Amino acid sequence: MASVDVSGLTISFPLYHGDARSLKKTLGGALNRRALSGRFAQDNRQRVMVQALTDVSFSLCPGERLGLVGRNGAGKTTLLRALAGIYEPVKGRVLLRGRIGSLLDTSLGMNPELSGRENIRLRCLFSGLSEKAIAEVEQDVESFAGLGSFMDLPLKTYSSGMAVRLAFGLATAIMPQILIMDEWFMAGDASFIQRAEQRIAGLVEGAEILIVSSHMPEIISQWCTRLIWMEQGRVVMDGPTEEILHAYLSAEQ
Ligand SMILES: Nc1ncnc2c1ncn2[C@@H]1O[C@H](COP(=O)(O)OP(=O)(O)OP(=O)(O)O)[C@@H](O)[C@H]1O
Repeated sequence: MASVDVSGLTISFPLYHGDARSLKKTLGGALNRRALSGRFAQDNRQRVMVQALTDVSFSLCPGERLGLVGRNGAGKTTLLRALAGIYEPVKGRVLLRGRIGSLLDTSLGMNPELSGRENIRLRCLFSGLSEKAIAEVEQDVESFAGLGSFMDLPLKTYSSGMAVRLAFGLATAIMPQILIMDEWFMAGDASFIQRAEQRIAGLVEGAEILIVSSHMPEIISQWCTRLIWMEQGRVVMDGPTEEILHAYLSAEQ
């Protein structure tokens, strides 16, 4: 049974700069004192650090579909990346049980020198699938992505839309138990969105847990049963979709 358990998660990034003191001065000039003391700090190596997430905690059970909302820079992408295992916590703990599928970055886990077909095979082998299952996934992704002869050309020759179609098709072909997704995977031309939505609908029913970050209220309302509203790397509110969405949109006005 899949589960997600995040406890006291804190992540910060060093802001590399030739002269940390002048960067601090610049930041000090650009931001008010409260923002500076809240989000930026200097570590013991004199590096200026940006606190991307501070003390974030929540748990998810099977059937939960969590949406993350918040203004630009609130920490949504950092949280998704920490859940996908891309970022290590500075403090706290991230524990995921179940097969994870992440739609965060089209190039994640893909080799640009290999063709679409080879990338599919590689991912399937990595996931431990049998030859029969690999052939099924290959056929499924090929028909979903509709790349024609580009399936056999290196990924580096793909347009960004083609790369999204392949990454989306592949990530949704091997049914994950926990699906982690950035909203921009739902962007694209109208026919792609329609087909992507159908595929996600099947996946969301099959996947036990969905976590999606979005600025689009319609996606949030459609897909999520629960929302976390984040600001400045912290959880502001956590609860049922309609209640949190209403509070968030009212605060935005
Ligand atoms: N690799 C990085 N290096 C330095 N700072 C980073 C890095 N990634 C994120 N940050 C900082 O962490 C904070 C949170 O960023 P994050 O991208 O998680 O926000 P977000 O809510 O996803 O924003 P958006 O809605 O604009 O995508 C921001 O202040 C950002 O500048």
